[in-house]
Amino acid sequence: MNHLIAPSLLAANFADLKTDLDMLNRSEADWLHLDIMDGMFVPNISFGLPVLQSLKGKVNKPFDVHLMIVQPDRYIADFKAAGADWLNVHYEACPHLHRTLQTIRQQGMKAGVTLNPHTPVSLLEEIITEADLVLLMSVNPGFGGQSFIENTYHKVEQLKELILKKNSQALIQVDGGVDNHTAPGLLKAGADVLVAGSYVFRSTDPIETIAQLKQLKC
Ligand SMILES: O=C(CO)[C@@H](O)[C@H](O)COP(=O)(O)O
Ligand SMILES: [Co+2]
Repeated sequence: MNHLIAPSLLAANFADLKTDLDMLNRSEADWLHLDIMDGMFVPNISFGLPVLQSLKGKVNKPFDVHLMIVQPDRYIADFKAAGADWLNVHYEACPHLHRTLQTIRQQGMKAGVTLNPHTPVSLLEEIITEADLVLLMSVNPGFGGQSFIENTYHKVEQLKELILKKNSQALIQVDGGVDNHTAPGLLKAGADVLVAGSYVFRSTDPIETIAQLKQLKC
């Protein structure tokens, strides 16, 4: 499958959001990545359900929601109602991950599980067939614009191996510090979906930047 690009709205200009939304609609972006932070699971607060609700219908891309919150189970139905298509929960926030992923699927969304940089891929051995996507964090979650953690290439390779071994259909997504330097190696290692925040929204020509990320060959 061709890889997908998911620009992260966290890096958009919220004082002139319409310009960025128009840009996204005209671009080759595949998904819109939405970072939900609660100030508990991560040391930052971003935006929440009302923002998603108001964006639905304004952006013609599937909503890829990255929940950086404690007790995500409490909000699964709310995020479905707010327009989430893909719902990613953190492994580190889910003591009953199997149930959480099942609930997300039962609600009619695709279920993703996210790993912090310190969490080994091997911990997914018994759950990988229940996930539609695994998101590997290539920075510590909570902020955009951080430096890429090099060990992520190796984690992508390990995850690809696990997915093949278990005959899982899960997509591999990488989030944090993705740009023209890091993206080629990630694709070569087996990544399917690249999230890019600052690299897209801080560029002088975001549409062209997205197009270039799409054109990369692995
Ligand atoms: O989840 C997160 C941060 O916690 C990300 O989705 C960031 O929004 C990515 O930003 P860049 O590293 O691409 O600037
Ligand atoms: Co994210």
